[in-house]
Amino acid sequence: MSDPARDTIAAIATGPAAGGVGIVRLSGPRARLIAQSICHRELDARHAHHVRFRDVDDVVLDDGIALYFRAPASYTGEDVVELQAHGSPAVLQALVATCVALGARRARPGEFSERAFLEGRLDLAQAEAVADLIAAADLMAARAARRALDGDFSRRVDALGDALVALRVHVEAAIDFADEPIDTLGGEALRQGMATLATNLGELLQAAERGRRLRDGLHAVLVGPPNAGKSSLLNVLAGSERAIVTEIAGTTRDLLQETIRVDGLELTLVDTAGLHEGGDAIEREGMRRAGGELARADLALVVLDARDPEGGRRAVAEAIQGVPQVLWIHNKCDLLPVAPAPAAGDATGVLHVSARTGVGIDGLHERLRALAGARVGEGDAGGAFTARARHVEALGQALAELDDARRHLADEALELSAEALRQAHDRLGEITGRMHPDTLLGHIFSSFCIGK
Ligand SMILES: Nc1nc2c(c(=O)[nH]1)N(C=O)[C@@H](CNc1ccc(C(=O)N[C@@H](CCC(=O)O)C(=O)O)cc1)CN2
Ligand SMILES: Nc1nc2c(ncn2[C@@H]2O[C@H](COP(=O)(O)OP(=O)(O)OP(=O)(O)O)[C@@H](O)[C@H]2O)c(=O)[nH]1
Ligand SMILES: [Mg+2]
Repeated sequence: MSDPARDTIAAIATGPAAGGVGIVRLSGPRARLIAQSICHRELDARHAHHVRFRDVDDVVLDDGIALYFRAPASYTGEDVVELQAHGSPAVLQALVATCVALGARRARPGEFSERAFLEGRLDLAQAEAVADLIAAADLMAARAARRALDGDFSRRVDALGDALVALRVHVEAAIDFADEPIDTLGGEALRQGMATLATNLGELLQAAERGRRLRDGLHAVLVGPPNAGKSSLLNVLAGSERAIVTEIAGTTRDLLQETIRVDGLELTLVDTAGLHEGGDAIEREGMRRAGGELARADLALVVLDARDPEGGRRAVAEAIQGVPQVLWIHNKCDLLPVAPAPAAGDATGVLHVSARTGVGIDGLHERLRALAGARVGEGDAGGAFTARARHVEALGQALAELDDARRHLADEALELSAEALRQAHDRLGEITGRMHPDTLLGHIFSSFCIGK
């Protein structure tokens, strides 16, 4: 499968900062020869050789470990050599320059994984999962990317593809006997098969949608009436004076985003303009943006003034409809004549806090920690995998095509039904790359980091 005319690529595979060890990786038909001239010895497959790395003038750049992976038993499926040197950026760059002087080409971002895909070592969704694993913001996202990399997502897509093939074969066969009524040609079984497939496709679409949210980390939006202390809470949670806070209602107009970590889990917090009736043009635009942000939120943190929670509650009720999770927070509890039990969260699930004194903030952290963990079914119960907007879109289109196919079948328009099934199949194929326009590939791999 490997193309002997393909060029050999080289790149630093480890991070850009100095580190204990750094790796330069070569992949392609000339990888071994190039590495052997750097190491001044033959490299045996699956052996760790301790050698000196030399540049083209025989000057010693470093000593390190050389590893040769003989095709196809390597990450890319091609001949691969790793030169594991000390993690000095200067040394690693000189090593890559030496590889280039000896006939290698600098790899583009994602090109190693692209080759792994082209060699059939990974499908497209798995290759994307490699990038998602590397970019994972927290351990939850990393676990889910790991599942996608292991093929949990791809296998489900393939299973639906197989079911589609069976349906296509059935419809195509029925077309050849178009004189007969569909019911003598197993029409009922076809209807049933398409209905089952639609259910399964819908379930996978939902799982992929969860996977897409997961990849981006938990997205939480601070909402509430003006002056309740949303920006103050953002500052407390972020641990810095990110947002402007004043006693004037309507201080915040634009969206303000801050990424925080709670016990290693990443959380995006968005501060928004206070919601209320009326307001000037700027405030109204701010409220409109708040609404847009809520539409894609995983979690609404509703901030109310503890002295008058009811008024604020009404103002936000409509805006938070459709947000999957809501956390109610009564702020400024330091101004209440009788302090509520701190931190615990009362029976209705309301948290009493004070952004000013810090009362209840530990409890808020705890709740955020629990919610961030729950999004992926902490403890692995969920079996969640990461997915991308591209996958969600393709599954949605496949489902729409399948709906068309079912309608055409009901009308006994078999040719049209067959065509819709074919379209649905193509959409599924795009996910794993079994059917791919080349432009799609370029787009996907160029978003990787170099050396991957
Ligand atoms: N040093 C090093 N560590 C690494 C990688 C790497 O490329 N190099 N990886 C890069 O992503 C990840 C591990 N992924 C890998 C996947 C496959 C093969 C591989 O060579 N597979 C062959 C050979 C197996 C064998 O000989 O036992 C195969 O499966 O046929 C290597 C690494 C993480 N750690
Ligand atoms: N006493 C007390 N005052 C607070 C507390 N939190 C915020 N404040 C004060 O309340 C006022 C409004 O706070 P902000 O954080 O700007 O409120 P906001 O909800 O962002 O307001 P808008 O951006 O106008 O919607 C400021 O004067 C804060 O200092 C608190 O817990 N206790
Ligand atoms: Mg504000």
